[in-house]
Amino acid sequence: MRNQADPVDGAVTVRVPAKVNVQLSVGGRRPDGFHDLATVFLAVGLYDRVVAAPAPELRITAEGLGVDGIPLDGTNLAARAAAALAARYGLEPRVHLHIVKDIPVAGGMAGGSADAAAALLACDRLWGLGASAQELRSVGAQLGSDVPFPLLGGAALGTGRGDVLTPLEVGGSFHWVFAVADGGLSTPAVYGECDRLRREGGDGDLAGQVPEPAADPGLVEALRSGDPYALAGCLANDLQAAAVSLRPGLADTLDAGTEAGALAALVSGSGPTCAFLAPDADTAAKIAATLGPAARVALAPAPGATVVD
Ligand SMILES: C[C@](O)(CO)[C@H](O)COP(=O)(O)OP(=O)(O)OC[C@H]1O[C@@H](n2ccc(N)nc2=O)[C@H](O)[C@@H]1O
Ligand SMILES: Nc1ncnc2c1ncn2[C@@H]1O[C@H](COP(=O)(O)OP(=O)(O)OP(=O)(O)O)[C@@H](O)[C@H]1O
Repeated sequence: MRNQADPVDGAVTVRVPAKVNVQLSVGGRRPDGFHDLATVFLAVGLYDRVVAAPAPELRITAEGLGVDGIPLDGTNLAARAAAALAARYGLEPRVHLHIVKDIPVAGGMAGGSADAAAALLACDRLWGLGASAQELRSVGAQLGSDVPFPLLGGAALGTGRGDVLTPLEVGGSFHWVFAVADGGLSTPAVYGECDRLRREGGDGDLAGQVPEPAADPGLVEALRSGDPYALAGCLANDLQAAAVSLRPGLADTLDAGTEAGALAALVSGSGPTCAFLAPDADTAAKIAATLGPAARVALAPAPGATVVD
């Protein structure tokens, strides 16, 4: 535990979910260094909390899972979110943000982005700004491609850098297991490895060769139906080969979960967390037991960032 906060009158607490990309189709590298995506985000029931309380100046504290891996200065994504929202309204970010982490750090589950999203909502309420959901998402998009989605939750198609969202219908609950790896993977390094593997597999202009990414209609229908067997047949992550190339041990983890009864396995986002879709709660518990103490069970879809008591 680091610098745990004392409870403060008038504080606003926001609970915010992690995500898994059930489809992550990556286009060619753009001149600005980003890649166009067609990704389907699914919010999962692993949550961080961010408590925003009045303070003379911006201050960050944190407790919980993996907090030694996150900065407690102005570079923390939640701090940057508070500063960006304040600047938009001509304010100083006079807030103490206390982050309670349960989402794996640097695990490909958008933990930092979730904290930024939670900070936006919490500061909006603390400062009485009344910003619209669209406005918060737009400030979020300036901070990172993954920041708008945790504000929305549920499931959504992400296009552009992944920040332009279209909500999707989900017709039931899906049982997931997440195998959290020791040590994170850097998102830019994984995208870079994806480019490198593609260059190795072909020649000429990389951007010209990669097809434009598009949503898989079968996957959208599988989500709508709520059928885990249908969804399992559609899971796809273009960054998986790159994550496995950088961390070859992930292949064994993916195999172990599948042998324990998962309908399908994939790397979550840029990894290294591995995600397993189970047919039911009992099988999910069995897969988690097989994978060991670092495995987490979670239901999806989860609601987006929410103010809680
Ligand atoms: C892998 C995913 O988690 C899938 O949702 C996201 O694409 C990553 O989103 P993020 O962590 O919010 O990433 P950002 O902070 O926007 O970008 C960090 C770096 O990741 C790479 N990046 C990110 C998003 C994107 N569409 N193309 C990229 O190439 C770029 O090198 C960029 O400089
Ligand atoms: N509030 C925060 N929580 C977690 N990491 C943060 C935070 N602020 C900054 N970071 C830094 O961001 C980096 C990525 O951490 P994060 O947990 O967001 O990774 P991730 O889940 O792989 O992200 P994504 O899935 O969006 O690519 C880490 O190096 C971490 O130190």
